[in-house]
Amino acid sequence: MTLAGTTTSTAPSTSASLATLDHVTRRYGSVTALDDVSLTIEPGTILGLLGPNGAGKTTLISLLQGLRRATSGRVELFGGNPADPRSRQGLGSTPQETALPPTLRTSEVIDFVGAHFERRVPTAELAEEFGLETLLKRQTGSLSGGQKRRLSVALAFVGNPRLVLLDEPTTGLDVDARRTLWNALRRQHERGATVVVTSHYLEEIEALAERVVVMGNGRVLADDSLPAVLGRVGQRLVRLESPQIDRIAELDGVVRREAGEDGSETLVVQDSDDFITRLVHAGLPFRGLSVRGATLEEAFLSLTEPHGSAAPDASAAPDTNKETV
Ligand SMILES: Nc1ncnc2c1ncn2[C@@H]1O[C@H](COP(=O)(O)OP(=O)(O)OP(=O)(O)O)[C@@H](O)[C@H]1O
Repeated sequence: MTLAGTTTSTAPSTSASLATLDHVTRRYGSVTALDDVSLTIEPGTILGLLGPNGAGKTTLISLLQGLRRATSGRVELFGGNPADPRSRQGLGSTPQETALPPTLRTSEVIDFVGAHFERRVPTAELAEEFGLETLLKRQTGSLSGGQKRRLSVALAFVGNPRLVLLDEPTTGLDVDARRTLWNALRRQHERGATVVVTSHYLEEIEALAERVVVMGNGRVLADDSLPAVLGRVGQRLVRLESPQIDRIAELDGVVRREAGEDGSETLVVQDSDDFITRLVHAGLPFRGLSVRGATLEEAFLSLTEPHGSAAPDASAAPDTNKETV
């Protein structure tokens, strides 16, 4: 079966990369959604686009889809302009769930979308790949949210695309449904598919991506291999109070120090277990110690600010993901 990885299109291709953003800025009125973003998408990889709400991920995807234009800079898809339908022949992306015609059967929707492509994947093969076999005769209006999502993602692959863009493909899915979809995407990748997948969740990107682009405030904060990115976001925030905070902040493993408004201090450390062991062995007094993971935004914003000016204020930190020691 060759769901992906083959060239279907008549799209012009002048470069080895499948898509490029070159110093792209996109504004919506006074909001800068993308700020001088440069990115190249090479064939055969799963690229995870990770970032918090409002980071600019959807805007970036919509530029590649030709749905929006850059305010400045250049966007290229298969060597052409994404706004040109010929360039988009080799592109697969998921429709909005609400775009699934509720009275059509699953098989009819797959046939309808597939009919737009020169070398489409047979319906039965696509259904098998994405676990849709038992749903083929059901009207899409009767499918559960997770089943619709699986169908939407499957539709992105129906045309044997050279590049697939998936914007938050598993949001709202339960754990099982999420893993089923991840497995299907991994199989696609093994067959050579190139996929760009956006997510809020590091876990999802960790499960799928080889290359990770972290976005924040419209900028690319990191663009690296998965292990390199995981190393950078693995920071922990240790919050405590101590009359000897200066000495504690000098212990090995402290990346940064931030004063909270309530008199506590937050120390950003790479490995909280090691740090706390050192703290205890040093015999320095402390109280009110708590540890939480840095959010991705905190970890990356702080890393891009050499003096820690973008450091998180621990007193305003959410209680989620918090361990009190
Ligand atoms: N049509 C629009 N009009 C005005 N502002 C917009 C529009 N679309 C996006 N924005 C703004 O651009 C910024 C980037 O939005 P975008 O949807 O690209 O981010 P995102 O990373 O996909 O966020 P999310 O994870 O919440 O989907 C946000 O500040 C958003 O409010």
